[in-house]
Amino acid sequence: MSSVETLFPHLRKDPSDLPEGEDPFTITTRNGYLPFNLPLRTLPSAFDALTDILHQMPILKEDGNAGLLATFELGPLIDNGALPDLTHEIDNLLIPGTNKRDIAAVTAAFRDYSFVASSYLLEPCWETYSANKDNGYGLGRPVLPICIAGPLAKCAEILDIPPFMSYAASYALYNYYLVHPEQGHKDYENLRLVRAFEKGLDPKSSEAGFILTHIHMVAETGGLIEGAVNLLSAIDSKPYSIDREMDDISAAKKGLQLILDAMQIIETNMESMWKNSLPKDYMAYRTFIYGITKQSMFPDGVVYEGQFDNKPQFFRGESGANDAIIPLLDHLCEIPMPPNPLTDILVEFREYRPKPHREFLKYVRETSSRLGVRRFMTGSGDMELVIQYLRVLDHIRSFRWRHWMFTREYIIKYTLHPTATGGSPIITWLPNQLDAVMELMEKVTQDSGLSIILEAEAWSEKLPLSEADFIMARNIMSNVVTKKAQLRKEVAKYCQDRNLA
Ligand code: HEM
Repeated sequence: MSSVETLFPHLRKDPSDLPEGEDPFTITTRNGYLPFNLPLRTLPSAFDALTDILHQMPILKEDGNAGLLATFELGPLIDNGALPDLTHEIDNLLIPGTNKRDIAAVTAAFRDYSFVASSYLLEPCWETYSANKDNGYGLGRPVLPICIAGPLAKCAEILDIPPFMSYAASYALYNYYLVHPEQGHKDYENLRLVRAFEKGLDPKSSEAGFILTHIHMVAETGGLIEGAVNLLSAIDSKPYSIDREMDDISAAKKGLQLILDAMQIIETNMESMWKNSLPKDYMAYRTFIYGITKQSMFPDGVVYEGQFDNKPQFFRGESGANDAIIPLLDHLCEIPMPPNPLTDILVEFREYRPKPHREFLKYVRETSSRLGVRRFMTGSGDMELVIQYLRVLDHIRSFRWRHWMFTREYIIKYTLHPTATGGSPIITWLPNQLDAVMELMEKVTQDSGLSIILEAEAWSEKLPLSEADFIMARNIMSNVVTKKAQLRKEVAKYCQDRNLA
């Protein structure tokens, strides 16, 4: 066991150290939040009936022909018994030659069943929407048959996640393969989808681009996680991988630099969303990733036949909000979110992450709070450290700002539907968090004494920071003032246009 594992028991450095059958989302500093081994593409032959339906299902199949969802035939096929109930087969997903559960295989089964589940439940909405985009989505199917509900609920119980299509275990992070595995994830062109609803099996399609861009970003999270761990251990005066001779502040700066380097690449990859996935195409495949909670398509929830005492269930839909990049930085930087119902949704999203991600984020949240990361940064009197912290906050801001641009250009321009796929209110939820980051940035400059320094007319040698840092900090903070005003104006306008309080 390396020292990183001693300090952070939820984290491994090297995937090859992990025993077979572990949760694929066990975090390593090599693969970050991606599964530590490549996702399993196909289930054993006992699941052939399911695999066959998955191949037949997409609106555009891999062979270029129209699939079941194109002609709204999936529901009738399932209702006529094309898919046997294979719940008992989930228990047979074992590591060969042992009695140990193969959690990678269970995750692949979860992914596959969740694709069929969302297709089945939302197929009528796709039919309504494609007949006339102004009609909205109409109603989804209110009952999930036992042949889907049984195995899906069973896999979810084993994985300890909600039994509905999720960001990590279904739609994005467990839904790809590499054309040339030895070349890794760096090259976007090497990524392909395993499952898709619309045209995603064509790697040039917008659906593929939407999902693969997430994967391309998450592939860079190893350094981010390592930086976060370094930073916490530096503040705890327990550096493990950095020079022991170093004082806490220098060690903290090294940790922050790792975070900044990783975020630079992550944000560059994020920016390529605009070309990988066109705004005009988003509304189509998006139809299939809605959830049940707060959605007009499921006013009375969904009954999972034979499960949960046949009582209606409500689950949130697939959303990048269940990604762990930004929550890690939120926790590490101790960003105070306003106590309101919008922040309650942010907290609720936590349940939808894989168990290892949840445990790691909880650890970071509690450790950052115990150590007082924010106090350490602002109270150090070291302006270089303050500016590095500010730069990390500025990455959170720009990530969320670009996100607000995505939401504006891919969603708000095309629909009046009031809730996002995860069930949050489309106009107000993202701005709630974006505003909180910008508020904190202003407070940090005040509490650290940086704001007084930045009031100087120009940089001089008497100031306790370099000229480059002075200019950078000024630019960052003047941008915050501009963006804060722009955000408030835009949100107010959208609220007025849509009669929202
Ligand atoms: C076209 C691109 C995208 C659009 C239209 C979009 C849309 C949205 C929307 C509407 C939400 C609100 C939550 C909900 O679903 O209820 C959200 C949240 C979120 N998404 Fe995306 N997203 C996009 C790309 C991405 C990418 C590439 C990532 C990278 C991992 C990502 C990560 C997140 C995160 C972290 C949140 C929570 C934000 C916060 O805490 O303030 N999204 N997204």
